[in-house]
Amino acid sequence: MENSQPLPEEAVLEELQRLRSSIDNLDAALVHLLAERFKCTQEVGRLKAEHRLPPADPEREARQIRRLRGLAEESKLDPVFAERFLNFIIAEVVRHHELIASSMSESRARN
Ligand SMILES: C=C(O[C@@H]1C=C(C(=O)O)C=C[C@H]1O)C(=O)O
Repeated sequence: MENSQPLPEEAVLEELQRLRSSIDNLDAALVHLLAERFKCTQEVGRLKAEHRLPPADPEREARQIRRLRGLAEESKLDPVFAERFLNFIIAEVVRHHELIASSMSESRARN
């Protein structure tokens, strides 16, 4: 900021430490949230494979992306970033679902 006095170095470091400690907590929460999401999507993958449903559901993906873009806008988060982030996660989920489906069809073929 142009008109503000420079902070003494110790205070700057304390402020940096305070902010980084919150970032650490938020990053931990993100990892825990992602782990829970992947637990659910693995179950969805098994359910789909058991019932021979396709690994990806593009309509559901489009609805989720629309919904997340809206939530991002309300929260002042860049909706383009939110969409890219969700697409990145969904691609990994679909890859897992394809692996589950192929291992289930191999085990069906063996039995
Ligand atoms: C989890 C699902 O499987 C896939 C992954 C999705 C996701 O990660 O949100 C959404 C749709 C599907 O392509 C699902 O069908 O609900």
